[in-house]
Amino acid sequence: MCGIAGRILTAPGQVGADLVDLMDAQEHRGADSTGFAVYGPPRDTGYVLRAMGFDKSRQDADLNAFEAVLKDHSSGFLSDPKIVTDENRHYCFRAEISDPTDLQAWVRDADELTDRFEVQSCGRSLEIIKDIGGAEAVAEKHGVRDIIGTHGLGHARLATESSVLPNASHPFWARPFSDVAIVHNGQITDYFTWRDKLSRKGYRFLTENDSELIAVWVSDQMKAGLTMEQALKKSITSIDGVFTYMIATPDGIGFAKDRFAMKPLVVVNRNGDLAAATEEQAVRRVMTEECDVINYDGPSLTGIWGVGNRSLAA
Ligand SMILES: NC(=O)CC[C@H](N)C(=O)O
Repeated sequence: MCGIAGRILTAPGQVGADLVDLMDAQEHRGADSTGFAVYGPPRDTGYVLRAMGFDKSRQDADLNAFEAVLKDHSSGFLSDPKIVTDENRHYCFRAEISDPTDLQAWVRDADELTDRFEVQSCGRSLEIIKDIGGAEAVAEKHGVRDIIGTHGLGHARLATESSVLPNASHPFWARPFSDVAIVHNGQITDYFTWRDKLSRKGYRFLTENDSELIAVWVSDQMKAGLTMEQALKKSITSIDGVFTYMIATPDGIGFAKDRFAMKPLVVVNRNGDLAAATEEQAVRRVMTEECDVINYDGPSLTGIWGVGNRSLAA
């Protein structure tokens, strides 16, 4: 199962609230965990971080260690990290940081603290929020309904690979590509082969979740010069398994469906005001007026949707 969703607004607005509605409607597809990737107004400098600490009894010491790594890279918190905790052992925080001298080098060093922390997103505009529980519970805990932005992704997880851990839920950041996120419904059967190949290229995987791989795989292809659409098409013949996935960048959202067409995707696109989901009833939660629904039910399909007048074609 798993339910996925994408939402694009024609102007900045309540994209967080719409993503919560899209995921609340699909909670029955996977109540293990819920996650959101939201693209807010882009910054010219500085990044917004979303991170998780695994042991709140060590919160102060671990945050100090984290800050020290920032300092090593000539960066620092621009304001106090906003920490969210509950009865669970982990805690989450959001922080704005000044530009590290070399983002990739900073991410690599921050990942060395991986037994204590995980950076879940680091972007000029992307924020990934994910946690154990259903859409409304996660949204309320992390204030997702209040997030303003242009577009984003949502995910309700029924784990097939890896444990039901808050950090192993979707969306996944395409570490270390700063503003790229993915949600996936399905299973990648040649996961270990690809993970090994990408690890040998220097990429780091922090979970055992097969979906983490797709984000990095597509980003690596784009780094090598492919357009997003070319990379999406290539993924269909390169990656084995069943999948419908959506990948987002600051410019928009793309999707790919595998050769077996096992995993659904329905979309309403009203001149760029777009909602996509695994189930039609979810799309209709946010598209309440009369509208045509496109059912992408065939095999080997891809598509790209830009935000506003931005293009994903180049
Ligand atoms: N049910 C699914 O689609 C699961 C997606 C992915 N394989 C995971 O375990 O998170």
